[in-house]
Amino acid sequence: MARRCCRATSRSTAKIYAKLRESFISTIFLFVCLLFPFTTKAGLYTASDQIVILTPDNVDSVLVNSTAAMVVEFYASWCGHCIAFSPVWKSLARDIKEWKPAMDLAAIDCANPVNIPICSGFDVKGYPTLKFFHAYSKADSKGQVFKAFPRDVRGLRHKLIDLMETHKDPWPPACPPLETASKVEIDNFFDTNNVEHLALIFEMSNSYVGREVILDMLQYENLAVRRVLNTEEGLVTKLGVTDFPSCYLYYPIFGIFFQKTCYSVYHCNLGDSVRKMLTCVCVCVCVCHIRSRVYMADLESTLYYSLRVELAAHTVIKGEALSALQEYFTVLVKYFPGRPVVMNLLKSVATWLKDRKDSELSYSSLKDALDNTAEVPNAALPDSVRWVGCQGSKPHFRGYPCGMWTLFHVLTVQAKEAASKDPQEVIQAMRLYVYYFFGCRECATHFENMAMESMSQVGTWITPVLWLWSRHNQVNNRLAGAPSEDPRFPKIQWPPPELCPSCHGVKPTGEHTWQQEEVLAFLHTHFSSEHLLSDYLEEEGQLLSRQKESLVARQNQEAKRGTERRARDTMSELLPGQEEVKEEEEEEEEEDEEEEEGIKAGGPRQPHRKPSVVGLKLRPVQDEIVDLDSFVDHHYKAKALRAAAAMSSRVRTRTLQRQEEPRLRASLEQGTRLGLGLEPVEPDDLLGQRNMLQKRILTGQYMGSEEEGALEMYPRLNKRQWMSLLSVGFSRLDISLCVILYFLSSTCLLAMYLFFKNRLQLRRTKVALP
Ligand SMILES: Cc1cc2nc3c(=O)[nH]c(=O)nc-3n(C[C@H](O)[C@H](O)[C@H](O)COP(=O)(O)OP(=O)(O)OC[C@H]3O[C@@H](n4cnc5c(N)ncnc54)[C@H](O)[C@@H]3O)c2cc1C
Repeated sequence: MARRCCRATSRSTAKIYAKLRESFISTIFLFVCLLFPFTTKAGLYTASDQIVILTPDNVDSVLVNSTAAMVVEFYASWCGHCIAFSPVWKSLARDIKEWKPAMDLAAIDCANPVNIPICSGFDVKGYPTLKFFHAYSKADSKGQVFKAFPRDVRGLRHKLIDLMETHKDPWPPACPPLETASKVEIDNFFDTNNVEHLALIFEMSNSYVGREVILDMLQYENLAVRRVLNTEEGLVTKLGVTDFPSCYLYYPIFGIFFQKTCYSVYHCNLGDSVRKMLTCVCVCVCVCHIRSRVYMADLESTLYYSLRVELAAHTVIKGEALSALQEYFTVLVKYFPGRPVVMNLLKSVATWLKDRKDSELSYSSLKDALDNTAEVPNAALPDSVRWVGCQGSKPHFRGYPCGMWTLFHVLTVQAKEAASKDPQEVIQAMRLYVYYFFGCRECATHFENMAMESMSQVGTWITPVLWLWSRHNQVNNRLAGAPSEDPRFPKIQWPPPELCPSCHGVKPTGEHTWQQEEVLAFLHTHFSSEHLLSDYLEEEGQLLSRQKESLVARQNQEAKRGTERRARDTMSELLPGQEEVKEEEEEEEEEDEEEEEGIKAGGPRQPHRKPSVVGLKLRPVQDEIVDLDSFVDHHYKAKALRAAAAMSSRVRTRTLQRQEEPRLRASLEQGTRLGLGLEPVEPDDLLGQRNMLQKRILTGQYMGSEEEGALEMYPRLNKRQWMSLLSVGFSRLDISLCVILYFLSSTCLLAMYLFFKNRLQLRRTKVALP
């Protein structure tokens, strides 16, 4: 009895033990299953560190025959010195990320058993070991060891430059020339190089700044940077260079100049490191230089805006306003240095305007002429704006008024060159246009006052070119510091000494004076047709084909409307008493037509193409080259580069989500201001609002650069989040993976349970056997 009881107790203990063991094993298994993805170690570096992590799979493809030089850190993840050095290696990788086309950093964990053959293959005996591999290294190359390497970013950067300079001929194409340039080379630079801009860094022989800036600027394909030593007397004397290091832009037409005013407004902070400041200077002098040129794209955009948007506000034009319009077209046809396709259209409209007998002109009939409904061959106007030299740092700065000034400066210069008999012809046309049509009414009043004051002197005391120049400077003077001033383009007395040094003089009393003859000569060059740049223009063929498409669409719509109207007429004949309904429908139709015309005429819903950021061209993005420093981020970065910079890990995106909310709210407030019907909302609704904003833009309900800007601020939120927990957003993919993992672990648990149960039963059966 006692033995049976004892056996029963031991059996139940065994049962409990087996159960505990089962659940313990399955819990461990579950934990391993769940935590496995998070416990795999990647050594001291991750992919987000801008460091290539070497493995047996990629080591050959990364190091052998690479177009960029590679610097590899061989380390062991348990080694204290390696752990201490890893933050420096990461900072260096971030610091020189723009050098990637020429040089890249890599790392390999030699403590990882799978990597041991690689490390021993490269004769690595201690950790950390740094090795330099030249571009196009052979498969048997063991790399060049850094002996006693510096442990700070600056020292390492200099070491890397020294090693890069040991490249033997042929010099790798991805690496820019790092040697110093001579005067002869600079003088002939544009004959042998296909770039648009050349910046020169003047420095002492022991300085690394020039080479660092050259490598930092690698991402811009239309800008070259060369270093010139202080001992290069020819260049140093020619420019009167006194500061070393300093940056100069080479400008083939006006020689070399130093745009101090320009880079000071770009906030190139002297508090930054010299290298960063010079990089900033290089970028901004180039951008300023681009913005100080005259582009045909700006002139065409001005025509588009003036003819299709500004005039569209005048439903009927009559009397003196009509004469003003005719004058405007007359000077455009005579002096606008446009492309044949644009000139053909201007001529056809001007002739049509002249030949008309009516005393009134409706904008819709002018619009027909601008749309070329008469189908004059090879004639079209641009159908959108693209500001280049007139592009502001924000959408509401510059643009049209800048284009208007530029257009009339060009026209006065062209009239002079065409030896116009009437000196006031162009400026009178401008005065009348501004008086009757210029949208800024206060500007028109001010301009009219100026004209009344001094325009009578034009042709006797002053030439029209100089009159317009001096009045423009008067306006600049009045507007300096006004809220409408673009901080990046301060209202200065123009041209500044950097653009025309000889235009400025000093009176014996020490006061500034304009050298008017020099100014006149400068204006004639600056606004001459030969000096106009045709970059960023839409091709003539595209202009013509788009015009044709819109004409066909318009004809189809008119035909459809005609059919509908006829059908309605027939119905009303058959069903008398429908007159009221018919009238209402006709009214609606007219409203629709007007609305459509308004839109086509460039009304508020006109889908302007967003002016692209013009200036320096970025090289195509490679891997994860991210942008330079924040000071140039806003203006010069390609979207792709910004996207690469934003390519952060999912976890980072989630933690940033809270920080995004105020920005998202700002964009929605912008949407509210634009009358998009977006109300300020609670954070949870922000995403929905943002989607609504996006939907409205996609469906063409609204398309404006401001709204696009608002949308662009949130590229990451384009990815929809499905649910959120503790402010962390989870996508559908996250949830699905979780469910799959849960299902798999439960299946494993069940399988193990059944397995142990069977085993236990078998054992019990064995024990039960005699
Ligand atoms: C007729 C007219 C009257 C205006 N009146 C007013 C006003 O009363 N109040 C107001 O707030 N805004 C007024 N504006 C708008 C204002 O003058 C600027 O056009 C606007 O602020 C944009 O400035 P911006 O920086 O692009 O340079 P803008 O002054 O528009 O100049 C455009 C470009 O012309 C060149 N330039 C500058 N100065 C001269 C010069 N003296 N001679 C030749 N070229 C030059 C430069 O390359 C400059 O980038 C007026 C515009 C026009 C066309």
